[in-house]
Parts: sequence; C-alpha cells; structure tokens
Amino acid sequence: MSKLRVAVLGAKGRIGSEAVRAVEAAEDLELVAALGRGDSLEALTDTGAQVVVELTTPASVMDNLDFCVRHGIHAVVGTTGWTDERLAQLNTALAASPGTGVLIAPNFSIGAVLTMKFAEVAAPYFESVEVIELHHPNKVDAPSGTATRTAQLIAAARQKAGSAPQPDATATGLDGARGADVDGVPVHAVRLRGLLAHQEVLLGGEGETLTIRHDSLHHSSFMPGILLGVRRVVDTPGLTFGLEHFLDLK
Ligand SMILES: NC(=O)C1=CN([C@@H]2O[C@H](COP(=O)(O)OP(=O)(O)OC[C@H]3O[C@@H](n4cnc5c(N)ncnc54)[C@H](O)[C@@H]3O)[C@@H](O)[C@H]2O)C=CC1
Ligand SMILES: O=C(O)C1=N[C@H](C(=O)O)C[C@H](O)C1
Repeated sequence: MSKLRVAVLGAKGRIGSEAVRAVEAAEDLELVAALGRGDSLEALTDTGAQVVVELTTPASVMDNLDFCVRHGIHAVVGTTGWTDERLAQLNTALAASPGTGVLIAPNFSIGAVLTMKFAEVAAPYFESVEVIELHHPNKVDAPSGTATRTAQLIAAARQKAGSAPQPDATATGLDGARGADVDGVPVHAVRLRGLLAHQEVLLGGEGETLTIRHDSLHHSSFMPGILLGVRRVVDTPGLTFGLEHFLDLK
C-alpha cells in the first residue's frame, strides 16, 4: 500500500518539530515537506503533498489553508485563533473544493479532549463553573483555543439544560480580575515559565466542588491525535471541528 504524503507547516516550531519526527516515524506516512516561515507553499504542490499538518500562528493559518483547500490538499490544523468569521470563510472555501477535508482540533491530546467532554457533561449539575488554563510564557494567544472551546461547550450544555446564570456578586474591582467572559463562563489565563499546557475546570455547587484537571507534560502528548487526524481527514470531506469526532466521542 502506498504511503500518505504529508507536509508539516511550522516545522521548526515547538509542536511542528515534534510533528515532523512523528510523521517520519510512522510507517504508513511519508514526510514530503517541512516548511517554515518564508518558505514557498508551492513546495506542497511540487512534492504532491496529500495532507498538510498546520502548526503555525493565528496570523498565518488562514492564508495557508486557503492555498491548501484551493489545491485540494487536506489539512489537519492545530493552530489557534478560530472565530465564527474565520470558520465561515473556511467553509466557503471548502464548498468550492468538494472532497477536501479539514480537521481543526483545539487540542490533539486525548486527556484534553476528555476534559472538554467531562466538563460539558458536568456543567449543568453545578451552579458555578470557571476555566483556568496555564501555559508556557511564549504562547502568543490568550485564552488558549482549548479553554475557549471548553467554555463554549460548557455554556452550550448549560443553555440546553436551562441552567440559571452563574452567581457572582462582584460589583467593584480591577479590570480583568474575573477573567475573560466566554459565553458567560469566566476563563483565566496563566503564563508561567516551566509549564507547557494545562487546564482546570472548576465546578461548584452547594457544599461541594469538582475539579477536572489535565496536564500536557510534553509535546509528544499531541502526536497520537495528529497522526489519527492525518489518517482520517483524507476520508472526511468538509470541515470537522474537534478531534472528538474522530474518536467517536461526540
Ligand atoms: N491543537 C493542539 O493540540 C496544539 C496547538 N498548538 C498551537 O499550534 C500553534 C503553534 O504553537 P507552537 O509550536 O508552540 O508555536 P511556535 O511559535 O513554536 O511555532 C510556530 C512556527 O510556525 C512558523 N510559522 C509562522 N508563520 C508561518 C508560515 N506562514 N508558514 C510556515 N511556518 C510559519 C514560525 O516561524 C514558528 O517556527 C499555536 O497556535 C498553538 O496554540 C500548540 C500545541 C498543541
Ligand atoms: O500553545 C500551546 O502550547 C497550546 N495551544 C493549544 C491551545 O491554545 O489550546 C493547545 C494546547 O493547549 C497547547
């Protein structure tokens, strides 16, 4: 059986360099391009890449995906910064390129995907819920894509269940002290040397709290999810948002 031809964008970055090694080590995949900032995207078509793993920056991802989708190259995207407007733009591009698949995964690690799922399930059973994400200080975006997605899933689950707004008597204080408001869920971002990627979901009810915590201790935690995405996206046209759809965890 012929190997899937894979390219990595952001190949010199923290996660991109790990992804290069993971693709090289996979027997069913062939790394045909490893591109960094300033490299021409023509290398993707020249080398016949079938799937691109996009791990760059929120500022670069849209142009890169536009090129891939226009050329019928599937993409597995870990880069953050997704908004409704960006997703609509991507969906429009995909509609013009039937058969092309794009997976956007706010987080590729199985523990983080499960954290989101557990938080979604638990959220309607508690009065209060807040998200704290903790990352290395070189991260350019805040809050993290994972925390934003977690808060959105929590908010949707609470709305569906008819949950009341969260109790919060805060009337005065410093701007930002209560975190960012993502669909009514407070999200707090910590940047600390020594950390990699961590998240806590704090849930509180009468006389009890529940804490769901996940820690990515090494970039290797994201590799099984990236490889799964590469293998599945080629048979999944259109936009898939969240690795849970490839884990039968919806
Ligand atoms: N979904 C997930 O599980 C994960 C997602 N990420 C996300 O992946 C992205 C990258 O994270 P890091 O590796 O930590 O950042 P990084 O800054 O270490 O790496 C990004 C790399 O992309 C390169 N780059 C920028 N524009 C480019 C372009 N147009 N073409 C090719 N390369 C380009 C940069 O020069 C840099 O080497 C971030 O958005 C981060 O949040 C990171 C870890 C896990
Ligand atoms: O920048 C990172 O490191 C990470 N980014 C992703 C995010 O913003 O959620 C995934 C993970 O948290 C690591």
